[in-house]
Amino acid sequence: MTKLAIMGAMEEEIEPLLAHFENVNIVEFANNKYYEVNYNGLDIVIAYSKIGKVFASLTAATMIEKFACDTLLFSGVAGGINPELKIGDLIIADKLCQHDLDITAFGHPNGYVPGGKVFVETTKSLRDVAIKVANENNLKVIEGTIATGDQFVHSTERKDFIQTTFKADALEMEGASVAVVCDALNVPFFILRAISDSADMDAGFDFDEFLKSSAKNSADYLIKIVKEL
Ligand SMILES: Nc1ncnc2c(CN3C[C@H](CSc4cnccn4)[C@@H](O)C3)c[nH]c12
Repeated sequence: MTKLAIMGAMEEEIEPLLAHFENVNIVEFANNKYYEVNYNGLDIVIAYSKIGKVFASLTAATMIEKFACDTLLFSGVAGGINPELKIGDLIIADKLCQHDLDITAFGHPNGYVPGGKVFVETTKSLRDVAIKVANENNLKVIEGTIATGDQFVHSTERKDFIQTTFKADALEMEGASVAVVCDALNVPFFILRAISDSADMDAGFDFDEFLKSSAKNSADYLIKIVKEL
């Protein structure tokens, strides 16, 4: 029987998800709250990690190791890099990388450390369900590369580095951590983001203005996918 983890990084990213559920049981653990619900016979645990790769790794590992979730879905917002991605648009990660992981001083490529890999691929069967749901609901969604780093990107210089180095389509601060944890623990996972800004000098303003609506775009699509699982 599947037990689903649904994760975000910010409260604003999971609030539109929690709105769909009743009879929520709250479990406090490791300075965080985990919301347990049952939805259409599916046991689900929902949490927001707090911002950044370390918190996201802790929450993903906790949902798998302590709550015994066997599938993990992430919903949230991202900065757009691919010019095709407008604010509010949806992107499904086919692979993720860490743009701020850098031991190039030792001749390694950006995003690589020994024993790791630059890109971690998401689970194709989950992406296939998502694409089917998008087609059935006439939703425009792209599949692409998402770059993760512990910084809010708000300059074309950093954005261009990430695009040039990783050919990334979008960027955020948690996805690649979730990917490394799920890949290591052999748990199918899916990363969905809606664009809130363009990671340029206007990113801070756009983010504040579009966080809520973009988080809802992502959450509404994710709920449709959950119904197909
Ligand atoms: N341009 C960008 N760069 C890096 N990441 C992002 C994201 C995705 N999320 C949103 C949030 C920004 S930091 C934060 C801190 N305090 C308040 C709000 N956001 C962090 O969880 C990563 C959207 N746009 C991004």
